[in-house]
Amino acid sequence: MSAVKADKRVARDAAAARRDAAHAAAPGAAEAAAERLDAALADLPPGATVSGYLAFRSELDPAPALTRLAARGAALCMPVVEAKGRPLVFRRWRPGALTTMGVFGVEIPADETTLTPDVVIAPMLAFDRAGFRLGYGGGFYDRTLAALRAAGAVRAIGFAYAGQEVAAVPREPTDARLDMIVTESELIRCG
Ligand SMILES: Nc1nc2c(c(=O)[nH]1)N(C=O)[C@@H](CNc1ccc(C(=O)N[C@@H](CCC(=O)O)C(=O)O)cc1)CN2
Ligand SMILES: Nc1ncnc2c1ncn2[C@@H]1O[C@H](COP(=O)(O)OP(=O)(O)OP(=O)(O)O)[C@@H](O)[C@H]1O
Repeated sequence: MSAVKADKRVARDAAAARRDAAHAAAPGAAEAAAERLDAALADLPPGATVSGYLAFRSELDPAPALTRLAARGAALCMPVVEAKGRPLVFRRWRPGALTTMGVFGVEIPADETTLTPDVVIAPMLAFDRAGFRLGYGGGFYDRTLAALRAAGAVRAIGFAYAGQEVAAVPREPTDARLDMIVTESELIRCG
C-alpha cells in the first residue's frame, strides 16, 4: 500500500469519530445546511438533475435540502454502487420514493431509471478548504466525478458538518476536487 493510502486509512478512523460527535452535537444542522445549499444553487436551471444521497451512519442528512430543490423543479437521483472499481450510477428518486437495500448497507431507490446528474452532492468523512474529501475508501466519487467531468459540466458539492473540516486531507493523484462545500454554518468555494 502507498504511504498516502495508509495515511488515509488512519485519517478515516479519526474522521468517523469526529463526524459522530458533530452529528450528536448539532440537531437542526440538516435544516441550516439545507438553507445554505438552496442559496448556493439559486442559479440552478429548472429541470436540472441533482444527485443527493440517502444518509446513513452519522452523515449530514441532505433530505431537507433535496425537498427544497424538488419544490423548485429539480429532478433528483441517488448513487448506486454497481461494482467495486466502477463509477456510481444514479437512479431517479423523489422525496418519499421506495428504496431497497444496496451493497455496503446503503439504501438505493427501487426505481431503476438512471439519470445523469448536473450537480452531485457528495457525502464524506472529512474535507479540507481546498475541496479534497475523504470517503470510505472505495474511490467511487473520484471515479464518478472524473467520468462526469470528462463528459460535460458537473458541479460537485460536498455536504458535511463544519466539525468535519481538517487542515489537509491526504491527497492522491486520482482525488477529484469538490467545487464547493456546504456545512450548517458556511458555504466554502474551493480552489
Ligand atoms: N449515504 C451514502 N451513500 C453512498 C455513499 C456514501 O458514502 N454515503 N457512497 C460513497 O462512496 C457510495 C457507497 N459506497 C460505500 C463504500 C464503502 C462503504 C463502507 O461501509 N465501507 C466499509 C469498508 C468496506 C470494505 O473495505 O470492504 C467501511 O467504511 O467500514 C459504504 C458505502 C454510494 N452511496
Ligand atoms: N479515477 C480513478 N481511476 C482509477 N482509480 C481510482 C480513481 N479514483 C480513485 N481510484 C482508486 O480508488 C482508491 C480509493 O480512493 P479514495 O481512498 O480516495 O476513496 P474515497 O474518496 O475515500 O471513497 P469514496 O469516493 O468511495 O467515498 C484510490 O486509492 C485509487 O487507487
